[in-house]
Amino acid sequence: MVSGKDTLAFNTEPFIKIRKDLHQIPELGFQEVKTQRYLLNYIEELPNKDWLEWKTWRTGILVRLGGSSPTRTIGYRTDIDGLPIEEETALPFISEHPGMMHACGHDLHMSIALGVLTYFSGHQPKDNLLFVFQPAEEGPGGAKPMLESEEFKSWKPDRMVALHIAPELPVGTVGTKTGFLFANTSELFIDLKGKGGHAAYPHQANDMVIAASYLVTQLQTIVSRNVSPLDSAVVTIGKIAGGTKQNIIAENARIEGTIRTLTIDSMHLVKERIEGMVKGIESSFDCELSIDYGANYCQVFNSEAETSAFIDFVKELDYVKFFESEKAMTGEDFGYFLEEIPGFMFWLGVGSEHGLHSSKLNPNEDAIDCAIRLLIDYVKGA
Ligand SMILES: CC(=O)N[C@@H](CCC[C@H](N)C(=O)O)C(=O)O
Repeated sequence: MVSGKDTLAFNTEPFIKIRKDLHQIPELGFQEVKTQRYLLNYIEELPNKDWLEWKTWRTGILVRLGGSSPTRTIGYRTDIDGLPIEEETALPFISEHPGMMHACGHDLHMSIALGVLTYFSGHQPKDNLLFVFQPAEEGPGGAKPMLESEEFKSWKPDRMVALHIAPELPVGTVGTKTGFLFANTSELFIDLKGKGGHAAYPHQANDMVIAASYLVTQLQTIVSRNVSPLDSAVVTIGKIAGGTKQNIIAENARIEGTIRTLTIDSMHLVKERIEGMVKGIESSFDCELSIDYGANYCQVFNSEAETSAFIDFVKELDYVKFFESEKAMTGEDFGYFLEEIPGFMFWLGVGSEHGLHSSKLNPNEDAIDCAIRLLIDYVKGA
């Protein structure tokens, strides 16, 4: 058994305060200017600059720690963006940015990364470490362009690790699995254009509120009637907007959603069916529709050897309990890192009554200490 509490006299308290600070300044993808500045201010103050170097990439940051006798580079990725959600917690450190919130735990992900980085900036690791502060995970997707950048390629690691908070798991627990962890995803935006008019003259207009309503209903049949019952997919419409006033027939409407599938073939099937339905709505309502698939993420597929070794390692710890995870229809552009580099993502229990993307998400900050110790011990033993 390995006891992080016994073996590590490392104070993780400062990272609670850092999490609170970061929680107050959520920013959307590729707009993480204050967040990047906050992180850089911290990184610039770290000791031992002789084995520490960093560079920025757009609104992200790459920090490299040179090892004492390196044979490889271990990469650890945190996402840094927030969501367009009006926070509804009553926390004293509530978001200062109206309409934006760290409702997916990226504030915790960042503070954990800084904790591990701080430890190893004072205790030179054997292998090189790369800390990846990646923008725009929630969209439009920062992982793919970052992977393709010269900044990343010149420091490309041999292994990649990331975590994601899990509100439904208690603090002190960690879950993952080998192979498929998260789904293939595609955003979905459909714009409808018809003919507006006076509410009292419907025969002279093409009402896009009605057309959008039919389309939303039809889309629900894709999973129930087109995807094999032995496969799985999700088509969620999270937003619908249309019209201007209660007594004006709507000329425009917009539907926004997301598609999740277990395979790329099912993603193609779902998109084909959406395109068929869109054509049907155009002819039955005499209007014009356009589809934009926005950001598409590949599945998160944990490599066998690295994930199994991590699971064995976690099972030996006396301060963390391991859970075998189920597949999830969550999306994560970390999947792009794992397409090129072996590694894994794992869930970190944060015991919140409210889930991911909820305006009331309130993770238990004790999970920060647990994750920092776990990752330090993992790197030391890897
Ligand atoms: C962990 C998590 O919640 N990730 C997001 C990723 C969003 C991808 C993209 N914007 C989409 O909606 O398809 C998720 O919603 O699963």
